[in-house]
Amino acid sequence: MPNRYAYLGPEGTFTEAALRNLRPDAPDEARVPCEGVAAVFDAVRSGAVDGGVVPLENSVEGGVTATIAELVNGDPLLVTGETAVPVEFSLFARGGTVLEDVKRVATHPHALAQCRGWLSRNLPDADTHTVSSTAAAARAVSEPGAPYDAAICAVIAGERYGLHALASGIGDRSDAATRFIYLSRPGVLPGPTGADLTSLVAFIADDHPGALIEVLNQFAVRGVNLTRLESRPTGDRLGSYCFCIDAEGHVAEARVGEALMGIRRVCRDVRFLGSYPRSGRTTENDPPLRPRPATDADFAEAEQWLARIRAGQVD
Ligand SMILES: O=C(O)C(=O)Cc1ccccc1
Repeated sequence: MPNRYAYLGPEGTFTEAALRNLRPDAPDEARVPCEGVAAVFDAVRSGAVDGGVVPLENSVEGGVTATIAELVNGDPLLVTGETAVPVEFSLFARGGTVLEDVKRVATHPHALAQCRGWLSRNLPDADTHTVSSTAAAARAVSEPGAPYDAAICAVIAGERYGLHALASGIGDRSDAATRFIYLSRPGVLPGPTGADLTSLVAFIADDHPGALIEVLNQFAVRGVNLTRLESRPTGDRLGSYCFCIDAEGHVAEARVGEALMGIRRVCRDVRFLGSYPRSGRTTENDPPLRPRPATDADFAEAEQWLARIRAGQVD
């Protein structure tokens, strides 16, 4: 049977665009839309599909909570790929609706957060509602007796559900991008390509001064560059955190492997999430960053910055 891939659906989500990037040759029937991020994880875990794609983080809004919660606490899966997709938001409604008629707007929480400026200027009195995806919002608007007047979604979703555009390019940042990850069941890791990322979750052993520095030092002393660091509550109790880390390199490389061993020694637990090719990077056009010593100018700039924030200024 040909491979099948789950994604955050329904048809027309940004996640579907990400899956098309990651598996360009997959036929239409290979793409399996799921309602919600957790359902994508479950479809991969159960073996109903061969892999799945979910949003991980956005350049404006940060981490996608549902995805990170599954990666941190759910039954383990491996991240075996990633892709970044530019996200452009439009406002779509049923034919005949004009902007003044729009009182209830639905979309995904990340889309809502990125269109707040436009909404407050153009629809200050509209109620906003969050649903499982931008395309789920568009589909809901298209249904008879729809509970919403308009959806914030991709053009492809608006068109897919027979809506018409009331406005386009309504995101507060025109250059917003979202990073999506490809999930596989534990098994074989993708081989090193020379431009890879390694993702993990570090659970600090006990709350003590320098606990995070001990973790970060494992990378620093081995010259491994970090590309993402996010603290998340473990869920155990208030004040209990773990750290989600992306580092340049592949676990098959000595310095990355040794950094992971070091972290394993200083942490209560480490969850290895995977090593996978980095989106849009090649060894030729973007060699991995090497640590550089701070210059006198760096020290002077930092001193001036400290003086400014001590004086209550913000950059
Ligand atoms: O709802 C979608 O279309 C998604 O794929 C999730 C999402 C929502 C907003 C920005 C990026 C991804």
